[in-house]
Amino acid sequence: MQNVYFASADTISTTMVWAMTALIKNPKSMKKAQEEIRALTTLREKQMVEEEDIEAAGLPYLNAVIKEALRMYTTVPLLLPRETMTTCTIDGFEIPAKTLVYVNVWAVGNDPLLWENPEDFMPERFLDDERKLSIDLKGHDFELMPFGVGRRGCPGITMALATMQLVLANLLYLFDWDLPNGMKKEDVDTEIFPGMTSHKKNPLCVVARKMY
Ligand code: HEM
Repeated sequence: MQNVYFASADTISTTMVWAMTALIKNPKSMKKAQEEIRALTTLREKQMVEEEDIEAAGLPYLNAVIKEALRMYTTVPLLLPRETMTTCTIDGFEIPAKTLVYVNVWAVGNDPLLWENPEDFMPERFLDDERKLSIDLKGHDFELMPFGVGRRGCPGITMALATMQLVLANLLYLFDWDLPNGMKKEDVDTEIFPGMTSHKKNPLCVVARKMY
């Protein structure tokens, strides 16, 4: 039970810190995500965004923000180790049977052969490109596997995505976000504290201004 708790709370909160970091560093994306949510007609008379609002609207831009944050910062950069059952050849490399294999999903998600300008935060890449539009994070598309693949893939994906949508939607709906003490967006670092989960090394300090 404790393992499931850590697998969920740590990964979800870390991904949300990366998403907010990316949005603070990319004010145009922040504005677009806020406009999408604030335009929801179902929110009139309401204090907060609820799951049913997200379900009705779909919020494609917010979903693209979450995908792009998971691609760029890849909360769990290495999948659980696998062991090869038989000898196999990948890209000309022979891998003997019973070898422990680690898949680096961060490297795949940031590979310039697969992604145009992978170092840029561009949620639009999931909306404008026909091929990338269909990427669903469930492990069917090998260029983006933040939740892993196959029978050992993350069992918490549905809860993770629903939680992140709801929390981020509320943060973006209810508040405008600034940097403190004249800090510039370029000064916000993206240093990683390495581990099974890639945490942001230095805390993200932002100033919230309540909108409603
Ligand atoms: C943004 C949030 C999350 C991310 C990025 C994430 C990512 C991952 C990844 C990459 C794996 C390894 C998959 C593989 O090797 O193929 C994994 C496994 C796992 N995740 Fe998640 N996860 C998240 C949220 C959650 C949540 C919310 C739960 C539970 C409620 C959860 C429970 C687990 C468990 C129990 C495993 C181990 C599965 C096994 O050993 O077969 N995760 N997760």
